[in-house]
Amino acid sequence: MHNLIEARSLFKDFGPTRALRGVDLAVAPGESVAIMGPSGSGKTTLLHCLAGIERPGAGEVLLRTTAGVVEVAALSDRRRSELRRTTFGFVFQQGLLLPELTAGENVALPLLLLGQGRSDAEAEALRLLQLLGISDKATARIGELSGGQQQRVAIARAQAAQPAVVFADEPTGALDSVTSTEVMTALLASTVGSGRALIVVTHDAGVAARCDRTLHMADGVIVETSGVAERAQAEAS
Ligand SMILES: Nc1ncnc2c1ncn2[C@@H]1O[C@H](COP(=O)(O)OP(=O)(O)OP(=O)(O)O)[C@@H](O)[C@H]1O
Repeated sequence: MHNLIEARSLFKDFGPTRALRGVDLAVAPGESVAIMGPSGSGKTTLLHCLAGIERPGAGEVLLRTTAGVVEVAALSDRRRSELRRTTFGFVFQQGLLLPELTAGENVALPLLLLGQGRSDAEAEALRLLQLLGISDKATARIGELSGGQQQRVAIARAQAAQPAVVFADEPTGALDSVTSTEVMTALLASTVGSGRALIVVTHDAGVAARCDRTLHMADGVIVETSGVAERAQAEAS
């Protein structure tokens, strides 16, 4: 398998609701993929199945790791939560940052949970905040930061464990358009810029246009893929 992560024929039901009806998807290292589609079309469910948060009802999620290819859905709950700490990074619409901690402490936390020493974790957190252009806010509490600054902290935190794949669900959903562009630039630079794969669920066509490919979902399936041909055309001309 050349890809980093692949979904093969994913199905997922919630009671009588069929959220996914046979989704195939493959993402390479250093590639960014946007998932768009109307509300209820299955975007978040797909993201959750890829990230091992939900188990699909049928189908496979294959992940290439240093130890070989693993089938995410077949792993135990414990192994899946380990993957989420070590191999996947997450950015949500609201950063889900801990308000009682500073920006630096929020970014250092995943490293402390992985057993890294405090001074190393703090130094790495500061480096990541620097990369995202907000090291001057390292000692500020989350409530003292703007929405855009909070998302940069969330992006820094998502990179802390050096994940292979970063999943972002509406990462710019709460931001104005200028801040959204800046945050997307930071997100792309810190993920695909370092060889990571980025999978972004978004309603914002401007955000999707920054990704290598956009998958359009409707009623639990991918109905169209855009971006690849346009990009090839632009490169050829
Ligand atoms: N935990 C759940 N329990 C029951 N139904 C669910 C659950 N999660 C999702 N669904 C249903 O599955 C379908 C797909 O939901 P999903 O959240 O994946 O859509 P979405 O495309 O991400 O929507 P939105 O853009 O509104 O976030 C919807 O009909 C939704 O109501």
